[in-house]
Amino acid sequence: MLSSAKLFHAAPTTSRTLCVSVASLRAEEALGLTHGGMVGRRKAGRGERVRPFEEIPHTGSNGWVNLVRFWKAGKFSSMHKHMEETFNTLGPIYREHLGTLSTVNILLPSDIGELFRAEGFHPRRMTLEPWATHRETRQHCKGVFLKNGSEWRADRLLLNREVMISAAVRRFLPLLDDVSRDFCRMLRTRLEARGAVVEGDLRRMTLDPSPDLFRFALEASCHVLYGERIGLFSSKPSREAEQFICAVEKMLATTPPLLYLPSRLLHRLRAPLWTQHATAWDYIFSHAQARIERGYERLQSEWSGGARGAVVGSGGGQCSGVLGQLLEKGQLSLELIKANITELMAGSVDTTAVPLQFALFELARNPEVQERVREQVRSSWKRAAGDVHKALQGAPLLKGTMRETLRLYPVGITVQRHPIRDIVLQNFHIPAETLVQVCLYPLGRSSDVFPDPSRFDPSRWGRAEAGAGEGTGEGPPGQAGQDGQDGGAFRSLAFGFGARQCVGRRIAENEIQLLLAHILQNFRLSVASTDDLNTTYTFILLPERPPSITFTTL
Ligand code: HEM
Repeated sequence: MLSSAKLFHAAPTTSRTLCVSVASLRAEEALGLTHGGMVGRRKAGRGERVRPFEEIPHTGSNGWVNLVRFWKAGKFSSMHKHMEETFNTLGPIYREHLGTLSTVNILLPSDIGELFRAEGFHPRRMTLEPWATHRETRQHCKGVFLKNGSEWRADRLLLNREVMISAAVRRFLPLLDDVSRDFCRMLRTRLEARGAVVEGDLRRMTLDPSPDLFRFALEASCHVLYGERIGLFSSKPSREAEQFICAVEKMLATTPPLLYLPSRLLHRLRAPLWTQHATAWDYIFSHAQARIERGYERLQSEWSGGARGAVVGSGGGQCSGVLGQLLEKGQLSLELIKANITELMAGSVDTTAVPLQFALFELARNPEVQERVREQVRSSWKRAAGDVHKALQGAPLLKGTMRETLRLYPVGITVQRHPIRDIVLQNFHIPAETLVQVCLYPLGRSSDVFPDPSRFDPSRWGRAEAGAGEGTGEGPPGQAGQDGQDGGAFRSLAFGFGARQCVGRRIAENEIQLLLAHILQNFRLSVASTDDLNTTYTFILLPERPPSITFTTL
């Protein structure tokens, strides 16, 4: 048997040889390599040859031609569907060249496990050129999202202490609980005002909850990150908040096309797309900077009044949020604190507001599921007698609801890694440093991975897939769960995996679950139509039109 190491040496791996051999393959020929379904090929067994990288099916070898075709077909907004269709046509691994970007796309858990094992000590994602170019041209420091190597690790370990470890979670849980309760109070007040349909003791109102959910997410983020409530549930909408939300949306919407274009050149040419993107980021930065400076001044005056140490943390006093913790500890420079807090703010609003829309819709169109989750939430909340952590622990269906939502509607449709060593995926040789994308949308909807994938079934995560779902994402950052060894894990990956998984994960998970728990205890949800929601991709996955939900008081 030929060892794969020998084959790796025999296989051409330089990008130049790659271009020549890839160019010699006609796109139509490559597209003809169909596999009829997504059942994974076996790994190379005895006597089997690991096939060279160039033989991986691809969607067309010329990145610029592909990009123009993509653009003309308006496919950026349906990237997730394009990936699903391509897997169905080409099999469980394919290459794609779009403009300046070349990727290998995968979806099977066994391959994801292999990729995870080669991510190294400083895992690297795709570089987000437009975001990085913005920081460089404005001379802002980069936060963890954009950093790599030991600089990333140093910042990341400090942030983990403030937002990922259980002591941090216990600190911010009450803050998220407060905001969730206030959200339901605001909704109840609205239902009690004129405009709601009254049926006996019950009141009913149909509305598009998305603007309220964005406000909820912003209010919650400000509370956790800055230790500050900004009053977004008052009847007078805040112009500053609306502008911040618009800026985040614009920044996200302009990111996907810019990913495939040379950002630095567009910056020099002052291309309109680039200018819109950079202006949106400028607003996000100025919003965060103003709050950070306010928080800094507030803390300084509290410290100068002798309250240092007592102010920060959970010990009964006022909580100054993640910002206060970072300032108090002084291990990150002020510039790095600003960079990281701005990234956390930018990453926090849409990512939680959007899955909440999808979750409300799925609960509303699955009334039996809704009833089961509500029952469990009610009894758990009763048993927990005010202990929010215990209440959440006692309602696994709530977590299952969040996971089901993110399985069907992953916020980010891919997780990417550059493996640090050569690997074999689906019996193809993948050279070190290749950009490999795990495609979450097709993964979540694949019947090879999930039985009856179109069914919204929160209990699936508590049964056979309990262990499998946890995977590396649940363990301490940077460690693989035991179940990660055989490829049985790596199914619940909306937050990524390993040491580089989402740093806001604990905030997001608890925020989503707490709001759902309070909504379920206050309202019955229903929808006029149970038809599937059309989705669109603008760097995150959104409903094409936000669903209208009927809230009925309980
Ligand atoms: C449902 C909500 C969310 C989802 C699905 C999500 C998803 C993700 C994913 C897939 C990654 C890449 C992980 C990887 O490469 O393995 C990521 C990274 C990141 N997320 Fe989130 N996210 C969410 C909420 C948040 C929130 C609330 C924040 C901030 C408070 C946040 C801040 C970040 C940051 C800063 C990173 C970069 C981490 C690093 O590179 O070290 N995210 N997120």
